[in-house]
Amino acid sequence: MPLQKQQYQVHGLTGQFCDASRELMYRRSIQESVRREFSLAVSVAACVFGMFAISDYYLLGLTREFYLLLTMRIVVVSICLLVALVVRRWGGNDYRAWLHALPLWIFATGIILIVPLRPESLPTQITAVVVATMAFYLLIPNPLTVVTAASLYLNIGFLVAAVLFAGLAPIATLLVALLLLMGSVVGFFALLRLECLQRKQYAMLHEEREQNHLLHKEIAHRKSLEEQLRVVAERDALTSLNNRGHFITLAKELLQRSQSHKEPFSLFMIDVDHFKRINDTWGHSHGDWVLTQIAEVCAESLRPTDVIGRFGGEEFVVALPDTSSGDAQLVAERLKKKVAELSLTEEMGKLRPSVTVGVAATDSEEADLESLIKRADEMLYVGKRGGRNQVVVCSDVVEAPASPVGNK
Ligand SMILES: Nc1nc2c(ncn2[C@@H]2O[C@H](COP(=O)(O)OP(=O)(O)OP(=O)(O)O)[C@@H](O)[C@H]2O)c(=O)[nH]1
Repeated sequence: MPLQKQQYQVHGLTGQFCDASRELMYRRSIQESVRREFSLAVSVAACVFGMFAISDYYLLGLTREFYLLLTMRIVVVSICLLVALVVRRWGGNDYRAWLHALPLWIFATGIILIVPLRPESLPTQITAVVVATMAFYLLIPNPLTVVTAASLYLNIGFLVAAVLFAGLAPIATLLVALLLLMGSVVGFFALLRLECLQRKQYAMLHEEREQNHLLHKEIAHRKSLEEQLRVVAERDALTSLNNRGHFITLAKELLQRSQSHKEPFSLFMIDVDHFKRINDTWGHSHGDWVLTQIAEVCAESLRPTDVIGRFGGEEFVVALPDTSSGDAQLVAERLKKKVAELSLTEEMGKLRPSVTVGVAATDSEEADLESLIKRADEMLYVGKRGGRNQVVVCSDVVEAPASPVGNK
């Protein structure tokens, strides 16, 4: 049997969870309603028990037996009302089984004591015992084991008192015993069924909650997987910049927005100078590290609205919306300067990294991203041929031919 099912298994005779800790949890969960129901039921039962003093008076008059019965009823009613009050007001968080069971034993004793004081009214008292047994089982909340013990005490005690003080004949005793037994059996199975049903309902509720919890965890896990997938699909693994594909998607959107707002748009192609030498001198892993440092410096030199990506190898690309060629040149110069100031490890102390930047700027509504990339790339190679470590700008003023501006 699966562990969860075992925990929620209900005992066939006690109507309680076989697992003691589960039973305790269940009792705690119903504690507040049990306290309320218990004090109401005990108060009502005490009042009904007290009201029978009227019938005592009609049957006995103001005799010694009447006063004894009245005293007994006052004691029973007072103790039960006190217990009801204590449980209601100061029941606290701990379930005190003995306190909850106390009224059952007191009622049972009171009912048994009526027999020697009012032996003539035995038939009425038999009915009272059956009704009290039912009330024990079904009205005053207590565990089935406690109720069964108190009912047995009431039924056996009543039967003994009836034989001793009311002179019940053997055959009549047998008939009364059968009647009382019937009442107890019906009460027992009714409460057993109720206890089992309530616990099954509790188990189902808990299972549902656990399933919901698992479902939420699964959803969160899937969301995190989706996020990881998205990062893998959009980011470059080494530098964490946008990868080429994602950069192109974002840059196209920016270019379209600039064109629809009639704003200028610029694009950088950045290439690390003599990167092969870095790899050859310090090894590929140092080369990787230098690349990540340069990527970080480039990203930090830009505005939040600009988009940067790794185009491939040691080449980066930047889209700058709402940026004219003049502004783009200033940004590229600043970026180039920051790369040159990059502080590397002691081991690589001699290395002065530099970048060459090709810039293409446009304010044309016709320009497309591919042609801008191509032009920036051409400017980059102009810069490379011109000695590297420089910014070369190409602005697309329609009538003028592209006039690269070398800038060391
Ligand atoms: N460590 C490292 N090296 C890379 C990576 N991608 C490309 N490279 C290396 O970068 C070097 C690029 O060399 P070249 O294209 O000759 O360019 P360069 O040496 O930078 O010279 P110029 O661009 O002309 O200044 C090659 O040796 C590539 O192997 C990378 O992710 N990590």
